[in-house]
Amino acid sequence: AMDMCGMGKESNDPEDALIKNPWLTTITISRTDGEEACKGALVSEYFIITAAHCFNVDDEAHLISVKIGRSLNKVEKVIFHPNYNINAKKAEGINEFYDYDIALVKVKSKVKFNPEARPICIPCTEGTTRALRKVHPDTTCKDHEDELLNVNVGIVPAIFIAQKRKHEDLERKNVKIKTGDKKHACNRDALEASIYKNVVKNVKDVVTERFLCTGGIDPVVDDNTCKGESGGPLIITKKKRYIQVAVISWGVYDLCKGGERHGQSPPFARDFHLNLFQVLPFLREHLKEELKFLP
Ligand SMILES: CO[C@H]1CCN(Cc2c(C)cc(C)c3[nH]ccc23)[C@H](CO)C1
Repeated sequence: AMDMCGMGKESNDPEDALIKNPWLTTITISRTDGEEACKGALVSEYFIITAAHCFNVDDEAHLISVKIGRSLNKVEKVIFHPNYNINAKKAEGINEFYDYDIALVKVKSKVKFNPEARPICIPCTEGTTRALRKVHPDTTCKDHEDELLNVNVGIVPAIFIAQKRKHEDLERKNVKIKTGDKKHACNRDALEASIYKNVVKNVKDVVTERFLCTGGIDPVVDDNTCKGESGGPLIITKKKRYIQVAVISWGVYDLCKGGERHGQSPPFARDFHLNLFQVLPFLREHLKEELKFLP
């Protein structure tokens, strides 16, 4: 049925990029000094989840467009998380503070779902309960979090989508979310970031409770994000269904500086993703007309 979230055609043909990832969107902001592009995930007929840092406060809606499937959509408005402020810690010498790095982009006209444009599942919605085939109907949001971000296991496999070259072909990248005792080592590497080195005293000043951490070489060598993947979904797959658990926010090291992926990531290359379970009030408030949220 068209109303099922997190569906994607299983295919190895790179030509099928769009129907394999029908929820992946590209957001383009045209400014006087050039264009900025970010990724986003379609979550309902009007909304895309992306990163707040993709936008400047003075970006006007008419300069933003979103590619969903093959169609270019006009934007009605961008809703920033109220607690997002990249300049919040400038006084402490922290030039970029990514806490609450999430925004909702509302498109002007309702998206007509089709095999190349379909929503991803997000936590604590009935769609995700169905996707997880949770037997008892009174499944709670906590059940989703326990199943998806299992802390006892400590390492949770996840994927994100990277654009190989300029044109369409997309490829899936594999990472492990460090939810257990490897989480601290993962978070600590944030201080290797050029702009945090010698400035940040403790990790928690920049890696807040809102973030999930991936990357590094322990237990296996993870893929790393590039700046251009900002705003894209961090996805957990269950039974061939795709559930977004976080938004790609920032990384310690940009593999694609100036263009395509190149070279080898250093072991301290970690990526930080805005955990959707940490911003549920924001999601409920703005998506309640279109998605049924659980208690
Ligand atoms: C704290 O200092 C760093 C913050 C952000 N980094 C840029 C960046 C952004 C903005 C977003 C995503 C997804 C990135 N993936 C990899 C790098 C990267 C630069 C390092 O390149 C400096």
